[in-house]
Amino acid sequence: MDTIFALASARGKAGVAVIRLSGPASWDVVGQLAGDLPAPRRAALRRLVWQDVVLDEALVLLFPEGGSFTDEKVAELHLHGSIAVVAEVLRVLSGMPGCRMAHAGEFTRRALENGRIDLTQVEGLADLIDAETEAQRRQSLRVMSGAVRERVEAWRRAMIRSAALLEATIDFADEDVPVDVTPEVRLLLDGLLRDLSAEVEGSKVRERLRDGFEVAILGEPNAGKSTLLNRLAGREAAITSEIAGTTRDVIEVRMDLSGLPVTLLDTAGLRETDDPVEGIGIARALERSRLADLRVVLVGDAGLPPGISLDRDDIVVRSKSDLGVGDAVETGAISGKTGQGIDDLVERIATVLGARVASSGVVMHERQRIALESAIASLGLARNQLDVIPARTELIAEHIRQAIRALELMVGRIGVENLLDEIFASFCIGK
Ligand SMILES: Nc1nc2c(c(=O)[nH]1)N(C=O)[C@@H](CNc1ccc(C(=O)N[C@@H](CCC(=O)O)C(=O)O)cc1)CN2
Ligand SMILES: Nc1nc2c(ncn2[C@@H]2O[C@H](COP(=O)(O)OP(=O)(O)OP(=O)(O)O)[C@@H](O)[C@H]2O)c(=O)[nH]1
Ligand SMILES: [Mg+2]
Repeated sequence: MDTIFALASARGKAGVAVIRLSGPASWDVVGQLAGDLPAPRRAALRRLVWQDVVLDEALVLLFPEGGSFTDEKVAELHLHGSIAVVAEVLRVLSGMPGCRMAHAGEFTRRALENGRIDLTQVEGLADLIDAETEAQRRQSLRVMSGAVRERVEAWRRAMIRSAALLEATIDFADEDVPVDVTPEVRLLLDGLLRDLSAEVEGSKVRERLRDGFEVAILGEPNAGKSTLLNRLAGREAAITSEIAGTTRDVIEVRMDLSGLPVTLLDTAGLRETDDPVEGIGIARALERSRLADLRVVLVGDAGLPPGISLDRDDIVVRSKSDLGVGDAVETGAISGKTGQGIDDLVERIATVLGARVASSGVVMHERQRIALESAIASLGLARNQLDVIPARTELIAEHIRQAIRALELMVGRIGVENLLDEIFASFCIGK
């Protein structure tokens, strides 16, 4: 087994840089630079010297085999975060026998192959590293810590029990087993179908936590859509002007909205038009807002813009509240110009979207959801067969085994190799 090493912290100038080594030679190699090694899990300051040249004054930290992130012997060098120090230490390590630079995701791959984490945790870890908002951090941390793994393990146990109950009756078919196992199997399958379906249902929304929710701003020309977008984005992302029909293309701004990842869409003002270019813009506005997760519809005195019929979750707000219409400020009215009502609007958007994510579910990956759907399909077939008389026990058990295989694929117990390259391609080196 090669000993691998890589810069674990971000590239470039920094306070501290961490180089991590994993594999059988990792401690020896560090010993050659540091001289006397500290006790495992005890950071110690050492002068790193190679061929009589001091490389750096660094902290050395060792993890024993069986008690590290990868499960292998691990050594870490916490160096001064200098580009030159890191480059020189990496160069020296490359010359050490049995040592080579790690590939992207290779530390995590070893953790997976050594059974410290499963495939869902690998995906959770990748999501955690990619997390930019609070909701993403929370959700991916749960997955990384094994929330999906634990659930899948419980489901798998229930499936194995169902299959085992049925198989017992197959084995003893000619002995006329006195107990009828179908009631218990029926109960187990119904519970599983309910739980797995609930998980799939919630996962579609949670997948949005990864790519972001799309929120489209709609309204008539000059309603103040682009001004609102700029206000929410905190920068002049879109051109605004008093000319009706300024915005033509859909303008996308990605932002952190109360902890949720949101892509705001500014769109062309909706109206009847003879201008073909404006017409294309309006068609795009309608198309993108149809696919969006949520619509914020700006209205003026004239009411709803043409071509819009309201949906349950639409957020309708009067714009340009600073201009006043005589009476006191309407609740929910906003002004992109003065900022009035903007915090409330953000709150409303976050509440609507947050409510969709809030469920006890954990799955947030398309790959995991597809595995669950496949397990549900197999369980459904098993469940239907259970009501057929005479019961075709072997067929039912086979459907259940199929569902078990789907779960095993999901957590990477089987069929993992072809998936790994794809998954680790998105990892950084050193992770
Ligand atoms: N310096 C440093 N910080 C880091 C990491 C790292 O590799 N190095 N991690 C890398 O991702 C994360 C922590 N992940 C880790 C996971 C397990 C073990 C570990 O040694 N586990 C042992 C002992 C647990 C214990 O102390 O009780 C074990 O589980 O047996 C270490 C780090 C985040 N911070
Ligand atoms: N007083 C006031 N003026 C506003 C407000 N929001 C926008 N405006 C003005 O209204 C005009 C139109 O604003 P835009 O944000 O470009 O409107 P839009 O909805 O994007 O318009 P189109 O892109 O043409 O569809 C500009 O002159 C803005 O300065 C507001 O809240 N209060
Ligand atoms: Mg505009």
